[in-house]
Amino acid sequence: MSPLILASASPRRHELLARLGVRFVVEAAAIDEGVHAGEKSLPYVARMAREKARAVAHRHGDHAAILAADTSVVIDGDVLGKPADHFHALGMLARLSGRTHSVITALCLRRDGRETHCEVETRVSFVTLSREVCERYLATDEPWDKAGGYAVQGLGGAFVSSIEGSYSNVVGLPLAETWLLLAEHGIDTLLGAPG
Ligand SMILES: Cc1cn([C@H]2C[C@H](O)[C@@H](COP(=O)(O)OP(=O)(O)OP(=O)(O)O)O2)c(=O)[nH]c1=O
Repeated sequence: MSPLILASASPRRHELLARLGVRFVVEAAAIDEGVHAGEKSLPYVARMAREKARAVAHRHGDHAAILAADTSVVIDGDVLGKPADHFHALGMLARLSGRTHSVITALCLRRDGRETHCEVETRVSFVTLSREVCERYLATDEPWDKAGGYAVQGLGGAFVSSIEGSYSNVVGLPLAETWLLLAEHGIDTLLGAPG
C-alpha cells in the first residue's frame, strides 16, 4: 500500500503525525484561506481541511490516502488565522488577553474517494498581556506562522493560564482523534487498533 499523504506544510503536524509511527509523505496544499461572507467558524475550519485534502487528491488517483488539517483560533465568533503583519498580530494578542478562546482543528481523511471529517475544540485561557509584553513577544518572530499569533508549544505557552481539552489540537493535530480516524480507514499506527 502506498504511504499516507499528509497535505500540510506545517512542521508541527509532521512532528505530531510522526509520533504515531505512521508511514507518510508530505505534499503541501495551497488553497485560498479566505472566510466566506456569513460563514461560521466550525464550517469554515472544516471546509479548509476538506479543500486542502481535495487539492492534493486532485494530483493523485482516488486510491490515495490523504490527511489534511486546519487550525483556527476563534473568539467572539470571529476566526483569527495567521497574522498578516505586526499590527494585525498585536490586535490578535490584545483580543486574546485576559480571556478564554477556542482553538478548533478540523481533520479530513480521504481514501478511495471517501472522506471522513472531525472537528476538535480546545478552550484556552490567557493571562492579561500588556502592550509591552505583546511587543516583546512579537520581536521573537514566533507568532507569524501560527493561528491567533501565538504558539502554545513555545514562549506563547507562558500566556496560557488554563487549557481545557486536547493540547496537541492547539499545536495543529489532535493525536487521539487522528489515531481514531486513521484506524477507521485501516491505516496502521504504532498503537494498533484503538479500544
Ligand atoms: C494556536 C496555535 C497554532 N499553531 C499553528 C498550527 C498550524 O500550523 C497553524 C495554523 O495554520 P494552518 O492554516 O492550520 O496550517 P499551516 O498553514 O501551518 O499548514 P498547512 O495549511 O500546510 O497544513 O498554527 C501552533 O503551532 N501553535 C499554537 O498554539
